[in-house]
Amino acid sequence: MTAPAPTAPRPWRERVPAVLVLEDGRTFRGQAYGAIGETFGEAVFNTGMSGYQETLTDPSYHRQVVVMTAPQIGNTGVNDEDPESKRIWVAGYVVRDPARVPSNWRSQRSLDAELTAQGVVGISGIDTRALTRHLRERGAMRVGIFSGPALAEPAELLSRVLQAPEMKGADLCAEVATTEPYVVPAIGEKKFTVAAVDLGIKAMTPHRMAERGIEVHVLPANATAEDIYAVQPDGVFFSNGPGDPATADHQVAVLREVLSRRTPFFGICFGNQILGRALGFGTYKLKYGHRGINQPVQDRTTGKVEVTAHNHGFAVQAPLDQVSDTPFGRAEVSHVCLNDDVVEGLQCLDTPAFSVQYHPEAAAGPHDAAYLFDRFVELIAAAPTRTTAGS
Ligand SMILES: NC(=O)CC[C@H](N)C(=O)O
Repeated sequence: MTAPAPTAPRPWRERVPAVLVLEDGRTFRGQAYGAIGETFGEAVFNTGMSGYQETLTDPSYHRQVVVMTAPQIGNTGVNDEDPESKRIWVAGYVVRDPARVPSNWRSQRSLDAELTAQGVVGISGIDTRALTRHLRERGAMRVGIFSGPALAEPAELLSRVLQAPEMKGADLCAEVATTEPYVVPAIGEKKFTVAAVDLGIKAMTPHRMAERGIEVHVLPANATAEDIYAVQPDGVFFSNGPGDPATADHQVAVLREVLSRRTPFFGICFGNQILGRALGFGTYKLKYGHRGINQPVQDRTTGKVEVTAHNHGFAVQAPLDQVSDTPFGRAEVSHVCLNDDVVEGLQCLDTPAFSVQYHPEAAAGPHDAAYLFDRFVELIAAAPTRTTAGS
């Protein structure tokens, strides 16, 4: 047997100058990474040291330019198994030191080639630590990346960044969600049916439910209560998603109907913010958000601390140390971020509903919070409204 020929290293791409311009005028110069051209979005940083494929394909990053704090990105290349949706959603990508030659047994192509093929404009070779510190001090803000023919005088580039839309007030779910319902079958014996409203759902979320015997009916973001009850669900789920939860009036109204019918409910991230609003709490924009896979959260119902995956720029405003009276009975903050006391979960005490602001589906990220899917199953199993027969 002859050994396979070693793959020739890809020659490093030609250096094309690129510039990143923040809305407050701070500018970073580097090289084009991925597609050449221009892009605009909200500059946010992600502290995950792994999982860049999952980050890029998370629909919640729609219209955001993601700065990776880990200095080396792309080392393990790109495969067709890890994406969380059908495409890359980030509006732009900012890295310090991209891999020249990816190396991993699962790698099918380079990240640079994938970004280029999907038309995602990025920039490399900039001081991502300085940029992150700037965003941490000044807050998330609008940004533009320009390369090739898009390069122009700094004042001209800045004025174009200032014309880009802000994230506050952005209504984006319908731009990323499925337009047609589809079903993710239960793995093994089917025990329950769940209607999952897709506000920007990640593929791992219905998978985590399917693993527990749930048949998941994924519905478009504009699904009505009638659409939800047409699938005769034992439980209802609202997913993660991009944009400002203050714009999600339709989903809040639908969820109020679900809560009043006492159907078991679980929400993740955007879904947590919608539960918050349905209960009468407000939402607000965080200064720079939580994005990464090592955020410490305490489950106040057990006292346990879990290390968790986050991607949120908004949060629910609810009192931490008292039970609140809501139109759906009493509710309390069940989870809190230990870095900054931000509300990370809500638990209704008189209605079968709960939610978390972070990502128990853990794609990417630690699996500490997987128990939340088990809690959902327990809530469904205990509900008198259950429609699916079985165990
Ligand atoms: N991942 C999410 O669902 C994010 C929710 C919302 N868009 C936020 O930024 O807070």
